[in-house]
Order: sequence, then structure tokens, then C-alpha cells
Amino acid sequence: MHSSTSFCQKRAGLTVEAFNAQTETSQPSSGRHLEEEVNLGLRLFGFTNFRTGQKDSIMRILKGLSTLVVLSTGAGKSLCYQLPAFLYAKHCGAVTLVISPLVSLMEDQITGLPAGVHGACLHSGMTQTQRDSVVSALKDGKVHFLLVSPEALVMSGTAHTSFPLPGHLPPIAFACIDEAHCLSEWSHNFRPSYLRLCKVLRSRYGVTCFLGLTATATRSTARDVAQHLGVGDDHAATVRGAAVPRNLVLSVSRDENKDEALINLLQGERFRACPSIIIYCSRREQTTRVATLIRTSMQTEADLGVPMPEPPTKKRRTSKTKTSAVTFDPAVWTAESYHAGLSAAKRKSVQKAFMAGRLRVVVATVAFGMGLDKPDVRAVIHYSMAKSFEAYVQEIGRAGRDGQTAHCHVFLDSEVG
Ligand SMILES: Nc1ncnc2c1ncn2[C@@H]1O[C@H](COP(=O)(O)OP(=O)(O)OP(=O)(O)O)[C@@H](O)[C@H]1O
Repeated sequence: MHSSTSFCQKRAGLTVEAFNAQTETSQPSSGRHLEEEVNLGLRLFGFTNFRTGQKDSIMRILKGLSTLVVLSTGAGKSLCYQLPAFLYAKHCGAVTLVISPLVSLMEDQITGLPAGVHGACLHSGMTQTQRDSVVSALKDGKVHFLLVSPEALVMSGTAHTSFPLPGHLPPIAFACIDEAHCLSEWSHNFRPSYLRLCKVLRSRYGVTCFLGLTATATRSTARDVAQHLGVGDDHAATVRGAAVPRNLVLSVSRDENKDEALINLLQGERFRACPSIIIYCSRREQTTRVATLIRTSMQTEADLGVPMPEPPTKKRRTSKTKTSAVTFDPAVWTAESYHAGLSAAKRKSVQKAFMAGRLRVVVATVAFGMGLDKPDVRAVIHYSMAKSFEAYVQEIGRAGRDGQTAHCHVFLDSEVG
């Protein structure tokens, strides 16, 4: 069980009183002051309200209490480390380590941060000059949080990595372990380097406060991960939201003719006005076939002049409200396939067109979507079933990240009893 050391007390040798003096508060009550700081921080990140679980986890981390956060994809887990990391850096000059398993997603985590919040990453895809510049910014206290792979951290101090040893780092506020389910041998994607991670962070870097983030931990995986984080059986240490975001409308069907059912679904009330749709298939050739099916069947309807309804939120254009902001024509069904067998250039152009709202439907294998942060994906359809419930939850989590209603449908495989 962790003792409740407050914000900055341990990390940089500051007391709560010193912290209050630094922030020129008129309120000596540390709890109240901390809460005000956290609320101000929320606005700095451009948000007006906390989402479920965010404030609880942020307050726990600022009190030095290790915490496991289990929130669905798109629920806003990044804020749970970014906001405390910012406050720790601002008030204590401490840095937060963020352990992230996918190098390709690290850059995304540090782009689009609000002015004044500084994230950086160290990974194998960087040149020596880039790494040197990050290490030097770290030493100068200019980095609020640093993203690093579990392998780089575990190998710190060896010739195989340039990750700095503790003497070359500012004090560490806390360590955030992203995709924390990888810590558990029970999880669907356990990574052996994760097992040594907490030990190295504790013994080599003196880390006492851990924040684990995951979207996909079952109860048994979560218990196992909590043990690794050192929170034992403390129930309050696990902050959990709904397994499936509440703004997602889920449905399922079993159909003799899936192609016909898909076209009917897309033309039906729920989906015909959706501007951005992902359709998951299990096989590459299926993605190409289904994308062609959509382009041909749906385009024929439009060509025949079958009137397509306007999306509910779109204002009718009159001469007075004439605007060039009409970005979406519900009669046009552009669809492209996406899978790992396509060239990198083709994949990039499909993703770019989808992100920009120029491409309405992406028919994809699971290769599409990892780290996709398009807030207004309005629908995810499983033409083929996901591999597991955890995978399903992760895949539908790509819809409705903006909190608005989004629609998800699964076509059951005929052999499922
Ligand atoms: N309090 C909030 N109010 C409004 N929007 C928010 C809030 N917190 C986060 N968001 C937005 O929600 C979206 C998802 O956030 P984030 O990327 O942190 O989710 P996540 O839980 O880390 O998802 P994933 O599991 O896919 O990594 C982002 O566009 C983010 O700007």
C-alpha cells in the first residue's frame, strides 16, 4: 500500500507550503489549492469538463498514489498523465516518464499539445543529433514528459541505448505505463520487456509512483497489472469507466446475404448520414471486394437520382445562408480498401483522405486504426467479427471520440451458434 505523499513533497523536496507560496495562493489548504490548479490545467488543455475517471486519476497521481486507469479507447487517457506531468514540471522541475510500446505512435502523443506543455520522445528511429538535443533539453528541465519504449528503458546503461541514467535526468515525478495490460501474462498482447520494467524503474530510477493506462483489461488482467504497479488489493487504486463508451449505439445481425445486408444498412436511417465510416473485414481481398461493392452499388443509387436525405445536423442552404462549408454530400459514397499488403504510399494516401474528410468509407483489416485520432468517425461496422471481445472494444472505440453519438454494427458469422 502506498503512503499518501502530496504533490511535489517527495519528488523535488518541496513541501505543500512551498508549493502554495510558489503559486501565490491565498488558500493554504493544499487539497483545495491542488484542485484549483487541476481545474485551471484542464482549461489550458482546451477542455471545460473532465470526462469520467480523468479527475480521480489525476488527483491520485498528484498525491503520489500509484493508479491503474482502465478507460475505453478514446475516453481521454492521455490527459491523465499529461496534466499531472505538466503540474509536476511547473512546480517541482520534475519529469514524467511515459513508457509507450509503439514507436510509430509516440510522435502523435507530442503533436497538438497546448502551448507551454512540452513532451518529447526518444526512440530508435531518431538520428543521434535528434537524440542529443532531446537529452540536453531534458537535462535543462525543458521537457515535461518523455516518451520512451520499454526496451530502451530496460536496456538503459548499456551500449545498446542512449537513454540517460538517473544522474543525467531531473527528478522523476512518476512513470506512466501506456498499454499497461502488456504487463500481464494473461493479456492478449503480453510483452516480456514490460515485466522487467517496473523493477528497473523502481531500483534504477527510484520511481515510487506509477500510472498504468489501458483500454482493454479484463478484471483478471487488471488485478495482475495492479500487482505489478504495486497497488495490491487497493480497490480505489483502479479507476474504471464503462467498457464501451456510452455514446456508441451498438447493434448486431445475422444475415443470409451479408453484402445485401451491408448495403441496406448503409442506406438505412442510422448510417446513411454518417460522413466517416470504418468497415472491418478479416481478410485483405475482402476489403477490396467490399469497397468496390459500396462504390458500385451506392453510386448507382445516386446516379439514378434516388434522393438521399440530408444529415440531421446539416442546415438547409438558402440564398442567405450560402456557404462554402458544405464538406459532405450524403449522396456520394467514396470507399477505399486498406490493408498491410498495400504500398506504404497507398496506405498513407487513404489514411490522409479519410482524416481530411475527403474519403467517406475505409474498408480495412485491423491494420487500420491503431492510434487513429479522428474525433468524428461516426460509424464502425464489423463485416467480419473481431478476434476477441477485447479487440472488438478497441476497434469500436475508434468511433465517436468527440463524444457525439456514433453507430456500430456487427454482422455475425453464420457459423456462430
Ligand atoms: N475532458 C475532455 N473533454 C473533451 N475532450 C476530451 C477530454 N479529454 C480528452 N478529450 C479528447 O478525446 C479524444 C481522445 O483522447 P485520448 O487520445 O487521450 O484518448 P485515449 O483514451 O488515450 O484513447 P486511445 O485508447 O485510443 O489511446 C482526444 O481528441 C482528446 O482531445
